[in-house]
Amino acid sequence: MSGDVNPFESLQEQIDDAAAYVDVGSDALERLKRPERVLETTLSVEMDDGSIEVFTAFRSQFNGDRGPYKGGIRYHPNVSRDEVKALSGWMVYKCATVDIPYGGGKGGIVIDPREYSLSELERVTRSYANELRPLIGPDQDIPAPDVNTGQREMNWIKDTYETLENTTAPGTVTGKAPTSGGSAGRVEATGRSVMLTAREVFEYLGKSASEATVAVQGFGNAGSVAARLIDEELGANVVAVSDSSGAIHQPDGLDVADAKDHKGETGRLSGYPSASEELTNEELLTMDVDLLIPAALENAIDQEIAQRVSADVIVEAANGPLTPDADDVLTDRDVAVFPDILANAGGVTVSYFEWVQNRQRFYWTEQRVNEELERVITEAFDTLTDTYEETDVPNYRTAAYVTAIERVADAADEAGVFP
Ligand SMILES: NC(=O)C1=CN([C@@H]2O[C@H](COP(=O)(O)OP(=O)(O)OC[C@H]3O[C@@H](n4cnc5c(N)ncnc54)[C@H](OP(=O)(O)O)[C@@H]3O)[C@@H](O)[C@H]2O)C=CC1
Ligand SMILES: O=C(O)CCC(=O)C(=O)O
Repeated sequence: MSGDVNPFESLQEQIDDAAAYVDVGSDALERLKRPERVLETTLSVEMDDGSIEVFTAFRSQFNGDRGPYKGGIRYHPNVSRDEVKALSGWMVYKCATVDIPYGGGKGGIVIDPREYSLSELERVTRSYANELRPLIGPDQDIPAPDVNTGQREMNWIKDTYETLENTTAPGTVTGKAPTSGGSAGRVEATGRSVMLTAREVFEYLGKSASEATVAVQGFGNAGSVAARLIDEELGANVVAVSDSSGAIHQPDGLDVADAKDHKGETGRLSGYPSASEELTNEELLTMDVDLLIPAALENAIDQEIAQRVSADVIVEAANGPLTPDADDVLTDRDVAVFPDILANAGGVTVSYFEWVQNRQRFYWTEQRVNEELERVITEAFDTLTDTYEETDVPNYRTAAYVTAIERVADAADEAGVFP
């Protein structure tokens, strides 16, 4: 894994790669490569022992030409200004790829949540929500979960916002618990769109999903659900999964639900008794499987690892898991990479459904959510493969960016942003 590749530069390179195929002037394009604004703030929070600890936190609002800024909030020690800028940009092009009416944003706090108590995390989150309050709202900027955040943190943000504003505004944040205005199906949505993308990819490439072997790096919200649904709904053989403790391998196929129970009980995949062996994350990424799903963090596959990837197909569940150099290597090696801005877009798509339900105060069944999600992802997949076939682009990522950039540029143009 390459920690020294700047994800914001990776995003800009991805946009530049597509620019040659898009009818947008270079000055207009330059605007689409930078965030509109970035909040950097210091949270001073009381710890359980009465001491005060300070945390750096960010929110980047990248582009609002297609609608309110939208995107998750990450709690991780490696959160940085450039990471948040990159993640907010990927949100812009993701929302455009699946054609939902949002711009892109992303936030984060530099924190390892495992080192803090529940009450400390609540105070950190409420302090962050206090700083976000002037920026967010159902028509301004709508946060959601990302790495190490979930329903609990979203409920705290909603409550803080509503208390300060003296209102009820559940559409200020998505990914809430259903009892606090969350949508059925949101927890599973990211993994579900990864599964749907994998299903479409197998069909498109004329491969059999039920005979495929699969390895998944990262076993959180995105990875564990993707692994389970690919096992249960596509009948594929998930032979390896990993988390930060390492990878577990079972050539006959893992019982994904059982592995998840083990992680729930022990906090780690390592030590899972039904695995035939334990591997490193790097060994998982270079395993000879039909489908590889990176579902952890950005830069997981760099140029050097890309040369040793043995999978035929990669479906990106994580945001930015390949460095641009790795992308080039995999394109040259004919490994079919289906990009994050399509494959993991289920999360933000069901967040959009949650926001619609919050605004209407009328809630959908899980079946309706899943059916609408399937429609959105399959239509976006078809648009992506049509663009790939009709243009001279080198890979599926560039095809996705061509359509997404055109959509964002059209909205900006129609609004008169470009003179
Ligand atoms: N949540 C969502 O709705 C969406 C998430 N994403 C993206 O999906 C990715 C994962 O997010 P999400 O699942 O929500 O996050 P979670 O916090 O739920 O899970 C992250 C997982 O990645 C693992 N991990 C972290 N570092 C490493 C490493 N170096 N090697 C192997 N595994 C590692 C973690 O291990 P451990 O359990 O040991 O900590 C954990 O299993 C991110 O890129 C995120 O931006 C994209 C769209 C929506
Ligand atoms: O659900 C959302 O609004 C955003 C999820 C997210 O952060 C992402 O897609 O990377």
